[in-house]
Amino acid sequence: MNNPTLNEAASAEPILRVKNVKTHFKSGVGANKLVVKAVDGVSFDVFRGEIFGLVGESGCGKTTLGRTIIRLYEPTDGSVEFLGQEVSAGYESDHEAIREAKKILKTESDPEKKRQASELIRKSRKEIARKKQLNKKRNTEVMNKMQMIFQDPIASLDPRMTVKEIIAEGLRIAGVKKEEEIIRKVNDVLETVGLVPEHSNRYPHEFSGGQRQRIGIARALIINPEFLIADEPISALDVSIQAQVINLLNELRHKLGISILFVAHDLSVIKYISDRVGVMYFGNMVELAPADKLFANPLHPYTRSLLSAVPLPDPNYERRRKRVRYKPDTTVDYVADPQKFQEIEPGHFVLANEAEMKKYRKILGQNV
Ligand SMILES: Nc1ncnc2c1ncn2[C@@H]1O[C@H](COP(=O)(O)OP(=O)(O)OP(=O)(O)O)[C@@H](O)[C@H]1O
Repeated sequence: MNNPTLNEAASAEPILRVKNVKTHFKSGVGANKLVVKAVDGVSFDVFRGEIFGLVGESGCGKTTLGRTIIRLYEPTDGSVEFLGQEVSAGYESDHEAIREAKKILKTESDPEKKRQASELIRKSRKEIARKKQLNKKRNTEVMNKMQMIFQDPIASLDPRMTVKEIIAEGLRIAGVKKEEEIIRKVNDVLETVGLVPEHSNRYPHEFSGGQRQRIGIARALIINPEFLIADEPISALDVSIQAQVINLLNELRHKLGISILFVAHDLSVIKYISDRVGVMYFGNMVELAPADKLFANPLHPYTRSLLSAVPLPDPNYERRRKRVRYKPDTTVDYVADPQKFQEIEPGHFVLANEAEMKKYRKILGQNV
């Protein structure tokens, strides 16, 4: 992927690489077998110090993708690399390769082709075994550098634990035993998120929603992560305090150099906080660009429809505004001219076939 324009806090070194990740949920058997392709082949990088916004309507697979990245779900296919290491991988395409090779063994008479098919089966089986092994083991040192902030601070904090106990849990799991060290670290992190040491002996119900989210952020920060996944971190909060939490996350990225994958359905928040934005639709990424480019020149019809739904604080504009509903164009022949996720201007990617690329190039004023 090309090096896009990044916020000055960010560097062009990827901290996370998501490579053609698929996460499918299977249920039922035989004729009742159902497969939900929650994430169906998504690729992107997150750079150091960058805030990457992931946006899309409910059900498009944002949460599933975040959970796959942090290893709550195993990918069905593709792989996730974090801090330069492969941390999980799926093997559906290896199974597919084996099935295809077996067909060749059954039908071909050409000995060379048969030899190649046998070799492919051997290699694919080896890959499957390697990936299963990878998914089983957990490199705690690497994975501790990735933490999650949840949508609902009330549901994610144990009501019977004090703030100190909640925040210190990660330290204890990491093997820190000295009480003074724990107290010092908890107090430091409370300060980082805008709370004070006196808060540490209270219980979650004694705090407002915004403060609880700060506690959730402190809990994530205590073991010095380099990457945070913030899944709808403000959508359960009052509008009046949403901005405070957003500003806090932005500050953390500048002060601590942390990268953030910010998942949201609300484009106005994404626009404000993100360096780059990925737009998801039904398990696929349909557009990815630096935030300013995406908002200046949205190309994919789904991105356009999402943008048309962002309210502006201008009543005249609001009255005139037409909301476009996105209906995928059923007249386009994607079999003859298949869609690819391709770069149309530096750092700006769109899911399109060649006919659509021509149209989009015109919109951008490029010579076609
Ligand atoms: N554990 C699961 N088992 C089966 N299907 C699932 C599971 N989790 C999610 N799904 C399905 O996968 C699709 C994507 O869901 P996901 O929660 O990732 O979307 P989302 O964009 O995060 O939506 P929301 O904002 O509502 O959480 C949906 O159709 C959902 O019903």
